Amino acid sequence: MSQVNWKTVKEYEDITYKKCNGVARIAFNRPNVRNAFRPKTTSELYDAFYDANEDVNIGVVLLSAEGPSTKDGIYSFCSGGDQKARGHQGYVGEDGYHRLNILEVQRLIRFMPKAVIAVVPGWAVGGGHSLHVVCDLTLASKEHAIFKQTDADVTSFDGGYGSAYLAKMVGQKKAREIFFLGRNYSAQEAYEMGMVNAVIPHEALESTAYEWAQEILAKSPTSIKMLKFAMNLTDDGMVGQQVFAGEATRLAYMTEEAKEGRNAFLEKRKPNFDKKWIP
Ligand SMILES: CC(C)(COP(=O)(O)OP(=O)(O)OC[C@H]1O[C@@H](n2cnc3c(N)ncnc32)[C@H](O)[C@@H]1OP(=O)(O)O)[C@@H](O)C(=O)NCCC(=O)NCCSC(=O)c1cc(O)c2ccccc2c1O
Repeated sequence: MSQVNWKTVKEYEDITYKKCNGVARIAFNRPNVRNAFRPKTTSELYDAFYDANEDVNIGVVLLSAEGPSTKDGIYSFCSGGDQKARGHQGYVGEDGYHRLNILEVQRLIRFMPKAVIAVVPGWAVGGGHSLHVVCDLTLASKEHAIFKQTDADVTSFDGGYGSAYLAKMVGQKKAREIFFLGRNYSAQEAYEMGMVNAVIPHEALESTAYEWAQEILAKSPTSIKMLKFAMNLTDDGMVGQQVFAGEATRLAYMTEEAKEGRNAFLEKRKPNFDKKWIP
């Protein structure tokens, strides 16, 4: 295994953000509240994900969490929206606005042309559960990961990827059980349902995630991107088509035809496409 020499990219209050050899690691850092997110957390997450998205040297992002809690030693991935920051229209940040901006983070994860792996060391609950669902892959701690949906307890329901996409993943009956009953599921149970890719001994969780990332990085970037967008397409409607088709347009730009089309316009002449209608 190559040496993991994480370098901090930027200092934040609610998250940590590091990079090493093509991998970005973004981690929740509020372990004493089970890594609940407040508006500051979601703004920081968005900022870090945007940076990873723009960095051409990054191919895989790990969404992980620091911990355990210094209060009771319990590990968590994320327990969803910070209920102390919840106002009557959303989660209230320092600017006083009520937001549901975790959904913007979800969209960035979903539409970024890179693989995003949820690394779940402990509780994945509510909006934290939805975040693991929207990631491309999930690795979970054998000893400490617990998956749970409390949305119906606190009247804050994710009717998008968190539930409807989950149903595509684990089946309708199981998804309804997860949301309607709000039970705890172990990493092994989550694996058997199809919402976790691998159950990993806790000590090896982070190193395994890094190894999976390196395996992905050895593949063709265009293939990973097109495959992710192709698999997203059917569930994302016209936006899914737009994202996939945008990349098809980019590939078309690279052809001789495209260069001829552009050059002919600039040279004020008719294009000569030297047509080959390849079947
Ligand atoms: C996660 C738990 C099941 C863990 O239980 P445990 O018994 O281990 O720990 P404690 O309950 O004692 O918690 C320790 C400590 O952390 C604080 N804390 C935990 N979670 C949160 C939280 N989400 N917000 C605020 N604080 C939290 C807890 O108060 C304790 O503090 P002390 O000071 O007493 O030490 C259990 O903690 C739990 O059930 N947590 C709540 C889970 C939850 O309901 N989350 C919200 C779901 S809704 C959501 O996340 C959501 C957010 C959005 O922005 C959306 C936007 C758009 C659509 C949908 C959204 C959405 O669904």
